[in-house]
Amino acid sequence: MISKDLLKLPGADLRRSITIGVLQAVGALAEIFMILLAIFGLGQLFGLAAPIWVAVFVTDPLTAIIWLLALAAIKCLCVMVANQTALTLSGRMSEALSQDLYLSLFDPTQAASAQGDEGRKPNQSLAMLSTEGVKSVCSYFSTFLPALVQSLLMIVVAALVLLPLNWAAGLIVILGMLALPFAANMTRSKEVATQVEHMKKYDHVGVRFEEALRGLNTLKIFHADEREAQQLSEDSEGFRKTTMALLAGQLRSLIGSDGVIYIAVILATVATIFLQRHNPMGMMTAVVVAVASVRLFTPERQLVYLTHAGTVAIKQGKAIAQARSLRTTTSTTTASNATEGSAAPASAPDAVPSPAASAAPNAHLFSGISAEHLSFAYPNGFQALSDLSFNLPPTGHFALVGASGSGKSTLASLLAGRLTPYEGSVTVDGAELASLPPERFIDLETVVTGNDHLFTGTVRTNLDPAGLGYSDEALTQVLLQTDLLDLIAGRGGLDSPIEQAGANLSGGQRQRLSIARGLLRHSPVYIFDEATSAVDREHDQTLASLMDQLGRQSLVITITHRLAGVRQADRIFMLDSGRIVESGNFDQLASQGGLFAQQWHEQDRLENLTAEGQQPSPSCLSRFPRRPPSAPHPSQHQPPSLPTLSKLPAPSPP
Ligand SMILES: Nc1ncnc2c1ncn2[C@@H]1O[C@H](COP(=O)(O)OP(=O)(O)OP(=O)(O)O)[C@@H](O)[C@H]1O
Repeated sequence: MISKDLLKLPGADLRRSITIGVLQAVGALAEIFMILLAIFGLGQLFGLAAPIWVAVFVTDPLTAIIWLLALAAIKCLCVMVANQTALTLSGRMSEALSQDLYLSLFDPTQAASAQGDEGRKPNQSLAMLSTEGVKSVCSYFSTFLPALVQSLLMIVVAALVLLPLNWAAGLIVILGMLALPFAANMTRSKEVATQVEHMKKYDHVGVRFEEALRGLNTLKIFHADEREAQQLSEDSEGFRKTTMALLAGQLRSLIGSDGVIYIAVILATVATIFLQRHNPMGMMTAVVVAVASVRLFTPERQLVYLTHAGTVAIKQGKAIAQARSLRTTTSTTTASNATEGSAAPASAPDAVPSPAASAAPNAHLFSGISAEHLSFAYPNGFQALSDLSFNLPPTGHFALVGASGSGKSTLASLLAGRLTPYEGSVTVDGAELASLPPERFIDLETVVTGNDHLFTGTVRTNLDPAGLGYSDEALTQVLLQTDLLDLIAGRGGLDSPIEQAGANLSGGQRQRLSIARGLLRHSPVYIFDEATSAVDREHDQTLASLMDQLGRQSLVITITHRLAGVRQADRIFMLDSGRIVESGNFDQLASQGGLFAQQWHEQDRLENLTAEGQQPSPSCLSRFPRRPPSAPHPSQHQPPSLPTLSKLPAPSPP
């Protein structure tokens, strides 16, 4: 029941768990003394004798009341300190574990590894662990282990309290306490198997439900929703059955342990009555034995109840430990590959930034990003990037543009350390990208995408999800920069609610809030991957100049389809089929007559049409028609005229 793997997890603090258990045991001891004093004190009122070591505390009613109050105060104090310690322990552990799992989620090698249990994608397994898993591991340390410690200490308490009252009763209760785990665990192996089955089904149903919900539109379009609903209801029925089996198992354990408790309490009471039948204190002692024994068994009974949760916690804790070790191994391997292998040359251990730099990334120290003959192919062999060379200085606004599928997001993901292995070399702040640990990317880069998650909570909790405690002034500043201040002020300010996934905001407002959140990080690099795709034109302009401004102190890389948004960018890279085909500032590219110029003129024309109230749909304005892969590069021949809306063929009927 004590797992070494769990003890090594970040935030795990066995000492605190033991402290909680000890405090609870001291509280229980105080409570049992209260029972003793109350019963014998009451007996004395009716002229019944009390043992000499109890009688001194209940010489008169006032003394008895004072002692009872003192014991109640000790009990309350113990409970309060134990609760506070448990809260601190689970808070710290939850933060440390979540952060650690976040690094695993971020780890490209792990995300690309084989499928998890039950066909789950590795990231889905990690996401489950970071919610359910973290919760249950935290309660293992803050509830289960303390209950275990308290149960063990209660044997000592039983010896201290009951043996002096009646040796036989004390012995029976202690034997009962030792026998209880065996009675509760009689069907243990079967129940562990049920537990494991239950967890698998739980994960499976959860993931399937989530997938179905995300893909509901697609399921409907393909008339697959009914079949999926059928499958979900079958899976849910299976889950319900294992849940019932699990509850039945828990009930069996509790019945087994209750049986032992009843037998022990009855035997102890009867033994006291029998052995002290000639003693004037006999009856009162028997009452005390009965009541105190029930209290002595309480922690152990609670432990039986918690055993199931403890089993789950151990399994999930082991999975978390495994995810961590996988990350440690892969990042070490990647780093050594990058140092030794040809795929990622140029990296030497001393090229990795110093810990001081990691702890306090500073735009002035940051030396930029550069790539030499960088190529990347996805695991299925698709060559998404080919032979890219560029040099991005520590500050400036750079834009990646190009048709859909040209490789912009792939390049952004690669620069954010999410895609490996690559060929050629790419250095971030002087160190080969493949050798950088995930933590370093988090320090250096802020990646904001168009569909970043917003949490159920408030504006403040969304801007500061890690609870770093930014000042109201800092939060207000970023809301102002993203043109959200009036809106948020009108809704009640920083503590106004944000519904699930930002449902009470428009798409553009959600994106602006995500950008505001990113701005708070003050990182040396910002990557905005279609971060403003749903933002209206008016705000798009504000954000474009915000990014230009941000580029004066950081390295800003924006990926966008809307070329008007990068007019002031220091350099624009035009990608086509994974290659940089044009680069320069806006005016240079627009006057070059190449692919960029073509797309700019087309967009400009469509935007003007819309501005004049003519037909083309707004969605069309932000998307380029994609050049067929077989078509030659536009720089090699006269630019073909791109199809306008009126020239596009009408969609054929299904
Ligand atoms: N996981 C993957 N496995 C295989 N191929 C992929 C994968 N992800 C993307 N691709 C392919 O890589 C190419 C580049 O994709 P990428 O997402 O980088 O394009 P993009 O320029 O960002 O497109 P968009 O503007 O539509 O977002 C595309 O042809 C895409 O189909």
